[in-house]
Amino acid sequence: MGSILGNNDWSFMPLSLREYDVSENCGFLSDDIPLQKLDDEYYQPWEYLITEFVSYQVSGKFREKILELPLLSTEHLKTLPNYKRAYMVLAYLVHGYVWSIHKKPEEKIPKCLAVPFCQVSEYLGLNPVTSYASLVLWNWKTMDKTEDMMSLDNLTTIFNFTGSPDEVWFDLISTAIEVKGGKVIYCAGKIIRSIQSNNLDGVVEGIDELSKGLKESTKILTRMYEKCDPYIFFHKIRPYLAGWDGIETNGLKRGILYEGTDELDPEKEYKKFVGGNAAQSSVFQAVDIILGIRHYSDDSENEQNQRNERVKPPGNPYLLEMRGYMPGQHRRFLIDLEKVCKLREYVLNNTVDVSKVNNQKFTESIEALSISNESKTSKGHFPKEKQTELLKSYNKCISTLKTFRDAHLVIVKTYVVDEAMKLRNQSSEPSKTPTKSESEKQNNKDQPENSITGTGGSNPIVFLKKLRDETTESRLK
Ligand code: HEM
Repeated sequence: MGSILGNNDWSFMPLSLREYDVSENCGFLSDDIPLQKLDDEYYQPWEYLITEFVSYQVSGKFREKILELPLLSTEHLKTLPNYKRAYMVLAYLVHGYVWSIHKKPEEKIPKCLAVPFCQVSEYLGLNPVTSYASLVLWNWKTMDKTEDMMSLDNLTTIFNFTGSPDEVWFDLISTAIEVKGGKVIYCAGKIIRSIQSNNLDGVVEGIDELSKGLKESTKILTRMYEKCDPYIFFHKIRPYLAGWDGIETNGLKRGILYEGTDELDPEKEYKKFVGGNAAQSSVFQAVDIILGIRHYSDDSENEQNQRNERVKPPGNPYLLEMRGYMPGQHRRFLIDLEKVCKLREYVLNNTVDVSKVNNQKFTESIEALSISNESKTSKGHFPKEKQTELLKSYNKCISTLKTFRDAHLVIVKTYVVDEAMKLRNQSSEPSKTPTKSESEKQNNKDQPENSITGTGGSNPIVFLKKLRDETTESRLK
């Protein structure tokens, strides 16, 4: 894919953007269009089953077909795009096997899937479970050769679990938001370079561009309602996305056994992983890092202590855990970006005449104030109107991110909480036809609203409101 924004200098990072598999055009989607098929014919048995995924799910023969697969070696996957494709194919096959429709969940993944899946996942630095990478990052193709190839209306998915347009749309909304991740990367570079050369105008331009990108992302997010029905999401799509941690109610109390991958104590062979969800997107963790927004532990006692210490973003254990579900190169990018991006400190340092930086909530403000008092006398500082411009631009960007998080909260309420509540209310009514959701109904019956869990097993509303509020609190007065 040709460069849209140009190849800027990223020498302030230890690796090149290419080595992080990140680009200024498409962010964490990278510039490589995902493979439509594994290069080597040797993998035909996997490719065949994945194209017939929905048919075998509906016919009830999916597990039977999986058990007929030969155990294939991963040594014919010569390139990164082949590894990505293999991970995707295997992730869909594994989740189709575990969560086969109209069947009880299966807690043992057979050797023919488990062995190559664990090997491929390890190569990519991922856990052997469906993740945002298989659902979104590597699961897209473009349709027509138009000017705006990567626009939402010109994208489609490669795989989906249910064959429903709702699922395609559900995935594509994230893909289109990831495309905007290109702008996030571009702005990060521009902001860091401008800070290094003390170019305040450049910093402001970078922040304003970032705000624009976030605004566009929110617009895309709210298009979820257009073609993804909450009922279909909750009852048909979401069950396939589930992992095997924090969802004991679905019967996988011990997690999953990956047959043939561990010859040790049988009890220890069971592994727990959360399912695929957009909390595994690197884009929003990158935005938090760029803006220096800190998130904290869910434990309130701990939270108080943490606020008094200097906690690096994201700080929240769940968000940190989600990094383990990102491709290794992306995780490395975030870790390295944290070390070089000093925007918040720059804003604190350069707005001393126009902001109350002694905001007690952030120890770092006080530290920055003392640094800035020194720098005032030693280096001089920008005129008040420039300081105001910087402060406004920074706060506006944080507000734009808050607006994204607000819109996302409404989505989670509509697609998860409301649907779960409807299911709970129905469970008290007598049902005529026994369906797979009967067991779900039973489990949901006694749950209060605040006990509903997200894909990752956390309480989504409480968790997401906390992140949203921490975003709001990061504005500098
Ligand atoms: C029907 C659509 C969606 C639902 C039901 C949904 C649900 C959730 C839930 C329940 C969480 C909490 C973590 C967990 O329990 O897994 C979460 C987190 C998150 N989601 Fe979504 N989500 C949806 C769409 C999206 C999209 C399209 C994006 C953007 C690409 C997104 C970005 C995020 C992010 C970044 C987090 C981490 C929290 C944060 O940084 O604010 N979500 N989502």
